Amino acid sequence: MPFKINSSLRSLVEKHLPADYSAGCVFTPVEGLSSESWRIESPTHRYLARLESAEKQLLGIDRRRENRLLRHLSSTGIAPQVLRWAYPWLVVSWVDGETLSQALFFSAEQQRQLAALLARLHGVAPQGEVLDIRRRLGRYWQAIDRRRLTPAWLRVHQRMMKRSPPKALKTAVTHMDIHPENGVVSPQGTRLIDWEYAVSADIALEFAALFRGNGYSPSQQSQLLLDYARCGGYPDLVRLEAQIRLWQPWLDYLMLMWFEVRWQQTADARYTLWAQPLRQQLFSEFQ
Ligand SMILES: Nc1ncnc2c1ncn2[C@@H]1O[C@H](COP(=O)(O)OP(=O)(O)O)[C@@H](O)[C@H]1O
Ligand SMILES: Cc1ncc(C[n+]2csc(CCOP(=O)(O)O)c2C)c(N)n1
Repeated sequence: MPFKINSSLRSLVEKHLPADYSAGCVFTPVEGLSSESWRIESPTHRYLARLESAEKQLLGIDRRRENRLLRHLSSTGIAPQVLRWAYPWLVVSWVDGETLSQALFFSAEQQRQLAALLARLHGVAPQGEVLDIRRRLGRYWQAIDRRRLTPAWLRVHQRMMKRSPPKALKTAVTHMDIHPENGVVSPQGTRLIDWEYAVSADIALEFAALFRGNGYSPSQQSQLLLDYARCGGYPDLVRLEAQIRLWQPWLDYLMLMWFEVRWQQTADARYTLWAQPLRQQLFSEFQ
């Protein structure tokens, strides 16, 4: 059965990528049922078209921001190139290669490459608005299912919203969603894809997310930070590690809220399962 291609995507390619269009393009959805991302293949090129949707906006995703950040990074070679941003579609280059497996991601070689990549990324000056984590949490709060709220949760939320987030150690462009499937081994080295949560933010928040999201052991954390500093990343590891710890509750709460919003959007029980340990931990810290 042929897939139903959004007609706005077809006309975008016809208008803005006419050579590819007339050579004949194949459109394939890359992301299951919702078909929010499409691979476009012409005889000579491959692209990925990413849709801006209300659901994505609620999560803090903004294709206009993604477009600006990717263009800002275009000379670094660590991210896909933007071909076209025409609301609601962002068309980027397809990165050829295999995505990383969990085992490969944690290999010494890939961790060294990731350290070097992060040192390069965090050397890029911030672009656009700096992440306002309380504003993002406030938006997630508006989107969660009211019936799931408890007095303990309300207490945690109010205290978090009254606190000031850590003062940034160093603000730079951050990816904010690094995990094995977002790393592609290309002939030119490992690259990161899926920049939809990328934002100018404190570099320590990036590490808090990377370590927590991927279950880094303390020694894996130290090794990555050591390599990062050696490659020209932030040199004061004592300060950096302390700053990562300061971000921990914010990151945990952000993850909890994101899981809740995703659960609300999808009714997929895995999200509540993943949220449970975070909830327990945060709620006991705020007793
Ligand atoms: N620029 C890219 N180059 C190559 N593959 C990509 C690129 N972007 C995404 N992919 C692949 O397409 C899949 C879907 O991507 P994406 O639209 O970001 O969905 P999701 O956010 O659900 O992972 C990814 O898992 C990845 O394997
Ligand atoms: C600044 C910022 N705002 C929102 C998000 C979205 N987000 C929060 S948790 C999560 C999944 C992590 O789970 P796991 O790593 O366990 O898959 C995602 C995608 C983000 N990454 N950064």
